[in-house]
Amino acid sequence: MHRNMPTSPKIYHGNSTPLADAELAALIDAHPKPSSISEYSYGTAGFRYEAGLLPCVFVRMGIFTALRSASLGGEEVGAMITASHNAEPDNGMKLADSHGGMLDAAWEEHAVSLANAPDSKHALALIHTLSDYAKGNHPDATADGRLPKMVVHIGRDTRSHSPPLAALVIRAARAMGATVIDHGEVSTPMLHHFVMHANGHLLPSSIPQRCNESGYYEIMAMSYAALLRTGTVGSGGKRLPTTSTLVIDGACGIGASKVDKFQRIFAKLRAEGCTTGLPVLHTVNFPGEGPLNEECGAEFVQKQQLPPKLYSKSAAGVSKEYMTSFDGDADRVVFHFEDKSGKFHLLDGDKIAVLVSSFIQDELRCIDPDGKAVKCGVVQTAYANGSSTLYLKNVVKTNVIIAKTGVKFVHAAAHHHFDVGVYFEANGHGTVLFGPKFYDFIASADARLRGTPRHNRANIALRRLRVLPALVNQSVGDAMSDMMLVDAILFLRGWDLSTWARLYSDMPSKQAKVKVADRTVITTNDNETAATAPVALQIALQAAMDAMATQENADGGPKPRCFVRPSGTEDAVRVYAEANTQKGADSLASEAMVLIHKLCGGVGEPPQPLITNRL
Ligand SMILES: CC(=O)N[C@H]1[C@@H](OP(=O)(O)O)O[C@H](CO)[C@@H](O)[C@@H]1O
Ligand SMILES: [Mg+2]
Repeated sequence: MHRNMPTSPKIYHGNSTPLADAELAALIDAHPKPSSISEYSYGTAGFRYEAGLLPCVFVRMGIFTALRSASLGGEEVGAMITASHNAEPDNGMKLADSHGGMLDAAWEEHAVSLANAPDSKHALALIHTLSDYAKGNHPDATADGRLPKMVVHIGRDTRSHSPPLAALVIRAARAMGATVIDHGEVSTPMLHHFVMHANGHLLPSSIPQRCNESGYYEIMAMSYAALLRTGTVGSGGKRLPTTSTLVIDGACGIGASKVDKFQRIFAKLRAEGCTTGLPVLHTVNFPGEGPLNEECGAEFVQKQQLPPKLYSKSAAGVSKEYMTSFDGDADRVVFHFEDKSGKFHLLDGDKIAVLVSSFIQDELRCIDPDGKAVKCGVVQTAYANGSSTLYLKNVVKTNVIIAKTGVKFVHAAAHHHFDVGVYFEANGHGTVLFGPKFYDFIASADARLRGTPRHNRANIALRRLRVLPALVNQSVGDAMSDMMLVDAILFLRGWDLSTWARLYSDMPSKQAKVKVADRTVITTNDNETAATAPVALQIALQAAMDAMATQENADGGPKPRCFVRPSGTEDAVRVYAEANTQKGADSLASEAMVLIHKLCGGVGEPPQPLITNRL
């Protein structure tokens, strides 16, 4: 099939007679819990382990997703098979609830219990409890004692072990009687989008319901083109030469194959005369051209603060003025460029949050100058650069909340606290959530502005704001959608990456990882800015931060900061440090690594001091 053609999902109907307990037990027992696993954990973003350790979880999660769908009276749910930014040998599963977002917290606990049931007997007991709950919740559908309708969407990334793992999920969900819609290779946000759109009654009415791959592209491309078209007044509809070609590093993963499909759609738009602002997309680092996520992609670029390696032949001589990197499952995006002197500049999730939130606020103010009708705000995590938080509070003048690391926390906070909630993790995962008050605001502005000249500024703002919920993935962060949003804002502002980068300067920072025997010995406070155990660790970290503050003596500037936390996706303890100089950040991070190694059961030799060599 042509590389640019969208694919159609395969539908597997559930077993007409769901498996009896004995057969279900046999299916579970055929995939026992490996002896090296004491307890599977759901982590920051689902189950994530070396692929060989996962069949046990995947069979049980096939059963679990069917039960989750049943408990919601047949609303459709999803399972994405991916280990995102992790190395190729790892895999994992992210579960999508029927609204397309993260799995409900109580059901996350049920998922963990089922994954860890010591044997099929205990697993079956849990399965019975959950099916009784589902039947009890929807008595109408179960007059014959069966579970209500169940539908499970699945998708997978490009890892070689993803198809056999997907097959296990399909088999187990069908064994429960669920219909499985297998979308094949898709990005994580696409799978979440399909689930959100499959449950049309949960979708905001302004977003057209499209639950397949071509519908996903169509919605995004049309709203992107509509947003670009509003630029004919401000910037005269011309792109800056420095942003005419956008080079996309797909991390040698699924995002490269998917974003490349926009070539076809853009060609169609051009043929229809919709040319305003459309850039040329040049995708590099396709699956198979290099190792997944290795020395390329958003995780590498953001954590190492280095440009990606370009594996593709087509990358020879490519311009590095306007570049973006996705991660392995295309739910993160960061931008970067090389300036005239060859220096590398990173525009991370914090910079995206600043760009997007200030754009939306400016547009809202064109209609509502007091800025009172809709409450806007940004959710960040402890990893947000201190300069970005100051800029958001002091210059953008928006509300800022610091939540725990992980989409489930930042998404929930954005949803809960704001009518327009922008959330971005520094690593580039983020989106903008629009609540009911935003839609009411748009409806009343629409009524008020009807009949006013099309080029009236408030009218332009209305047209811009109206397309955002369709362009911006409402279920999770989406590299493709965020890339188009950022590109459109840059176009409308008449900016390139250097203008955007100059909004504020990041505090120099350093991130690192330390291996310990058991990373759960480290616990943290609510927003993860301080360790609560081991107690001696936080005392020593504080002393190191105080000493650095005295040494740097930066009057009135942000104070050096350092925190550590166990990763929820990798077997390591993460270290973050920022200071007023790179040397200071490196030294603080190095000190924290040595402390972790000493106080928390470090594995191997004590870590060596870190030295950042900038390009
Ligand atoms: C410092 C960092 O980037 N942490 C990432 C990473 O989680 P950890 O728990 O830190 O491994 O992966 C998560 C899933 O992609 C993402 O939500 C989070 O922000
Ligand atoms: Mg990811």
